[in-house]
Amino acid sequence: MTELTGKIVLGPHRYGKAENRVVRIVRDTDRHTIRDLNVSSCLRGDFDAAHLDGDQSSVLPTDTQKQTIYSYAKEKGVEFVEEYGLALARHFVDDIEPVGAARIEIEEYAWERVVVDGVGHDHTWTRKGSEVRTAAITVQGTGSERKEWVIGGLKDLVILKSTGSEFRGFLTDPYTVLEPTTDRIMATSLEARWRFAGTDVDWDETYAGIRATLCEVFATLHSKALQQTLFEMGKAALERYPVLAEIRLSAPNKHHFTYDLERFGVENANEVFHADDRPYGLIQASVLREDAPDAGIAWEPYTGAV
Ligand SMILES: O=c1[nH]c(=O)c2[nH]c(=O)[nH]c2[nH]1
Repeated sequence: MTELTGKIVLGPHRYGKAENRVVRIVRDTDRHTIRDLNVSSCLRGDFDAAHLDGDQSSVLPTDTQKQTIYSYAKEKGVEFVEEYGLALARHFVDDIEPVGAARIEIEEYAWERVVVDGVGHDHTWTRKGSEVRTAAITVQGTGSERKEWVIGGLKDLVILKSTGSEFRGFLTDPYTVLEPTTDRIMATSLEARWRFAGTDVDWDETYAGIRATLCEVFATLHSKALQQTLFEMGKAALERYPVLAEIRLSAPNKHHFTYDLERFGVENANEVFHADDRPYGLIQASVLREDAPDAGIAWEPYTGAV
C-alpha cells in the first residue's frame, strides 16, 4: 500500500453566497418589467488565515455579499445581467482589500406577459418554458494586472427535430447491437456557454442572435451525428459574432426509440416513439478561434458545471 508522508497544506479555496434569488421589478410607469435572477458571488484572495487560524479579520461575510447583490439590483439595475455582474465583480475586487478575484454567476428565468383582450398585461406574467439564460463574470486583479472575462450562455433549451438526422457507419465491436439509421429523431436539452473577447457588447441583441443561430443550425443541418451538429452550431455562432472567442456546448442525446408495433401487425414508419430519459449519450464540444485571448480563470466554475 502506498503511504504518503508529505506535509499537509491548504490548497485553493474560495467562498461566497450562492443562489441569491433576486426579483427586480421596474415600476417607473404603470407598465412594469420583471427580471428574475439566481445570483451567486464567489471571492478568491488571501483568506488563508480564516482556514489556518480561524481568523475572520479578512473575511467579508457571505451575508454582506448577499446584501450587496440585492442593493446593486436597485443601485446599478439589472437591465443587462452581464453589466450587473461586472459591476458586482468590480466592486468586490476594487473595494474589498483581500479580494484578488471575484466571480458572479447568474441564471435568469424568463417570464412572458399574460395576454388580456389581445394585449400583454402591465403587471402579470407566466413563467416561460424551462430555458435559462446564464452569465458568469470574472474580474481579477487591479491596475495593469486587471483581467475581465464575461461568459454568456443558456441551459435547458429543449429542442427536437423529427427527421434530418442519421447515425451510421460507426465503429463496431462484439458488444455493438445498435442498428444504423438514416432517419431518426434528434433531441437534446442544450447547454451552451460562450466567452466574449471583451466587455463592450450589445448583450441582449447578442444573446438573442446566438440563441437563434444555434437553433437555426440544429434545424437546418442534415446531421450525421450530434457531434457534427454541435460543431456546426458553434462554428456558425463564432462566424456571425466576432465578439466571441469561444463557445462550449453540452448536449444530452435524448433518445427516441421507434416503438415496436409490428407485434400488433401495425406499421410504424417513424411515427410512434418511446422517449427514454436514461441513460443518455452526453456529447460535449468546444469551438474556438485560434486567436482567442487567454481564458485565464474564466471557466473555473463556482456553483455549477461549466
Ligand atoms: O449522435 C450520436 N452520437 C453518438 O456518439 C452516438 N452513440 C449512439 O449510440 N448514438 C449516437 N448518436
